This record gives sequence, structure tokens and C-alpha cells, in this order.
Amino acid sequence: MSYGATFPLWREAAGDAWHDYTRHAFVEGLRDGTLPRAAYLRYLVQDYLFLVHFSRAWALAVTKAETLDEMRACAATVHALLNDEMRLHVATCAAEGIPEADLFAAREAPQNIAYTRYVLDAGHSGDFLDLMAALAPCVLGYGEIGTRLASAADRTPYADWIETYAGADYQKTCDEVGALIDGAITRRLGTTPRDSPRWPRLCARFETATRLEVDFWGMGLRG
Ligand SMILES: Cc1ncc(C[n+]2csc(CCO)c2C)c(N)n1
Repeated sequence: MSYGATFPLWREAAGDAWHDYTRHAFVEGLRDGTLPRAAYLRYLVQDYLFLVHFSRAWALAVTKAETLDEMRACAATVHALLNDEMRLHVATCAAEGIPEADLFAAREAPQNIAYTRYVLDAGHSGDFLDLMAALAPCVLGYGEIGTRLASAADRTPYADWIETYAGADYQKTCDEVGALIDGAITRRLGTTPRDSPRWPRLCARFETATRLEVDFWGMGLRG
């Protein structure tokens, strides 16, 4: 999975954090089916709230964009998040007797607050690239995890989760977000972005968001 030219560079710069995120015990539990149902539901309820705030972050990206194409791409992601992405969460929780109103009213876990507000602050205090670097681990990491689990999964009750992220629709989203990031980088930093004084900070933002993903999985496992 490369999803463009920038993502592999940021992933490489994130070092061990990327492995800790994409090979987390929670992920392995989805793959082999050993993840306790209670942990999965705890994660799904928190993830619903996470997606609410991620929609806000992509809406912020619309306001930070410099071109109409960037605006359209970010607005399309807001739409997809609010209308499609939450469907798995709402349907799975409804089947367990948890209505959507309860999801919206759930208390946010500290790990959830830390992650989502970090991303929003990256956008508020920085520019479009700061925001993209903080958003990328979430979008592209799930694409990578989904693809690996689809080819390595045992019989697991979490096949619907895996299919959501391994499926062609989501993989297309990842390719589009990778292209959005590449275009935004070239536009603002030129064709040798690693020579830019801004590059280390963008890598640091990506790594921080990746570490917050690790903590988010941990919240699911331990509550
Ligand atoms: C903790 C956490 N991290 C990543 C994702 C995946 N994700 C977040 S937003 C989005 C759609 C495109 O922006 C996708 C797939 C998640 N659901 N929860």
C-alpha cells in the first residue's frame, strides 16, 4: 500500500510507532477473532464519537484549502464520514441494543479527546499541511490494516469491520486522500519537500497522530 508518494515517507519517518499502530494486539484480535465483544463495542462507541470530531476536522480542512479541488475533496470526505462511514457503527451497535442517540451522548474517553482535539489543534494552529499530516495516519493506516487483514484473517466475527476497510470503496478513498496530500505538498513545498524547513514538523505531526492511534486501540482493549 503506498497511497501516493508522501505517505510512505511519513510512515518511514514514524519508525516503531507505525508498527505499534498497525500490528496492535487489538488489530490481531480482529484478525483471529479473539478480540472480546465488549472491547469491540467499547471501541465502536468511542469510534462513533471519533468520527463526529473527524468530520469537524475535515470541515476545517475545507476552510484551510487553497484550491477548489482541495475544497471539493475535503467536502466530499465530510459528506462520506457523516453519511457512510458511521453506518457500520450504528448498525452493529443497534444490533446490540445500543441506539444511535446513546452513541452521540456517550462520554468521550480521555484517549479519544486527546486524539481528536490534537488533530483539530493541528489544523487551528497550523495550515492545510499540518492538518493533513495529522489526519493521514487515521485514513491511510486503516486502509493498510484492512488490506492486510483481508488476506491474513482467520474465521473471525469481525469480518464486516475488515471488509469495510479492505473493500474497493475505502481503498479508492485512500488513493484519493494520498493524491490530495501529494498535490498539497507539491503546491506548498515544491518537488523536493524533504528539503523544506517544514518537513520535520510534518513528520512529527504524523508520528504523534500515529501514537494517539496506538493509545486509541489500547483504550478499546483496557477501557
Ligand atoms: C480511531 C480511528 N482511526 C481511524 C479510523 C478510520 N477512519 C477515520 S476517518 C475515516 C474516513 C476518511 O477520513 C476513516 C476510515 C477510525 N474509524 N477510527
